[in-house]
Amino acid sequence: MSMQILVADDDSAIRTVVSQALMRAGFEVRVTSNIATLWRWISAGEGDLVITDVLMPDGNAFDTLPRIKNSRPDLPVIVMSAQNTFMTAIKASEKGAYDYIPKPFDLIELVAIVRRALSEPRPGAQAGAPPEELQDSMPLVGRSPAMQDIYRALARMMQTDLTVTITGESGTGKELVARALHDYGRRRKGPFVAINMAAIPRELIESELFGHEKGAFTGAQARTSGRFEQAEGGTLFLDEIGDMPMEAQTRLLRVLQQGEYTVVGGRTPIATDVRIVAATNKDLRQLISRGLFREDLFYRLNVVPLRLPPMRERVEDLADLARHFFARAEKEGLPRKTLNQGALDVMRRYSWPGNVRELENLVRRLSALYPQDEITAELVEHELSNDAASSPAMENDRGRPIDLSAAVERYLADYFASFGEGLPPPGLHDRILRDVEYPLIAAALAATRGNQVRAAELLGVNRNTLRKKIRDLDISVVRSIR
Ligand SMILES: Nc1ncnc2c1ncn2[C@@H]1O[C@H](COP(=O)(O)OP(=O)(O)OP(=O)(O)O)[C@@H](O)[C@H]1O
Repeated sequence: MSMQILVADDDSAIRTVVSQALMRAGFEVRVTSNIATLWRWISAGEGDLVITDVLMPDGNAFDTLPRIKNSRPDLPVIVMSAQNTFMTAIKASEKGAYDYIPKPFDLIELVAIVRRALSEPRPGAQAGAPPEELQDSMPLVGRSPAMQDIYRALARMMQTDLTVTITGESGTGKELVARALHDYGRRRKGPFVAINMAAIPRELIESELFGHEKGAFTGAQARTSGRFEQAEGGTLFLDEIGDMPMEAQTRLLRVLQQGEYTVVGGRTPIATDVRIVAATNKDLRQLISRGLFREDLFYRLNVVPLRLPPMRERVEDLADLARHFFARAEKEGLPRKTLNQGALDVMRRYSWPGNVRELENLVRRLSALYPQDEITAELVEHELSNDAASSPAMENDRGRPIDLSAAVERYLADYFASFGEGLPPPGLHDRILRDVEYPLIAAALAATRGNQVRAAELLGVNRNTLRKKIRDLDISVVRSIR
């Protein structure tokens, strides 16, 4: 007997293509344009699977999902929506949908999901009420296909404790995703503890992570707890995992294999209940081949790999992200700004080596430094050229800014080389100092929201000197209202 699929969508074109595709795949299909009919069928025990749109003329499918889950916990429901945001994916998962499919979708993929849903044993009703207080906040912004994939993957992982490894260039949002996994997952009531392997001296990493007994090493004057202990019952975010020393890797592997560890200098194994989320901007496979990362640990960590795409692969998200950051700046008391089309075009053509973080900083500068309400292409070009002049030389292989004079040295070597046998035009000293001074003063003003008294204090220069420099360097300043 063929399986019956119930399809609900108020768009007749969608009903037609979906039902044709399903019938071709051998399913029996019933279609409706409203929730009332869908609910009537479901409560009468009809259908083996449901595909429904979210917004319908007579209601919202999310409001009906709990009822469906109550009366028929084993009935898989696939939710389709054109509102392709993080919250839609999360809501679908929290309300117990089997899967969420952003519109427009691929029919082949839809049929594949239907087959998978029908062949899997159903675990029954999903547990856990949605976290009401988090319903309206939107931690992750962007509706590009690349981000859709991330949202769906996250929604599936929310209800699990699987170990996740997030890869992506610096500033792509790895830490934000790790937090979202925690805040919307079933450990949200527990602690979220983050530790960055690249930020701690290597010899201290093991004791930071696992704690140490009194006298475990010189200077260990008392027993201290490690991050594992602090994260008990919650999530431990291991940032820059590629920088983890070998001995710590071995201890971590044991946690993942046996669910226990020993503190440095201790003997008794301690059981632990911590979800691990790791992140890296390095290629771990390459580190493995160079003998710097344990392969067995890699496989344990990489249970669910998540790759965050760089900004340049999701330019569709620029407008949403910029609007989000401008709105945030406004909340902080800076004047309201909008980008015009030309400005957006310039941003779409830019390569964003610093990814979302670079965009966030750009928006902050644009909000703080310019009086115009509408941001134009020229302003964006001006700010980006200041960024681009320095950024390629400014990052080492960890994606962190390196020593400023080393960066200037590298910049100058390239600069001189570009004149071949000849010399650059005279006046180099002033030009270079100006190039350093401009971003320095702009950053100080942005950080103090345009408050010149505080900016002068921060820079350690006299207020009149700052005023003169702002004039000479032609920096526009707006005071924030707060
Ligand atoms: N999709 C997004 N929506 C909103 N804000 C974002 C998004 N992605 C990143 N951000 C913001 O961009 C900044 C950089 O993100 P985050 O620190 O998570 O990046 P990261 O990949 O962990 O960087 P690093 O590797 O340098 O530590 C943060 O301020 C974060 O809030």
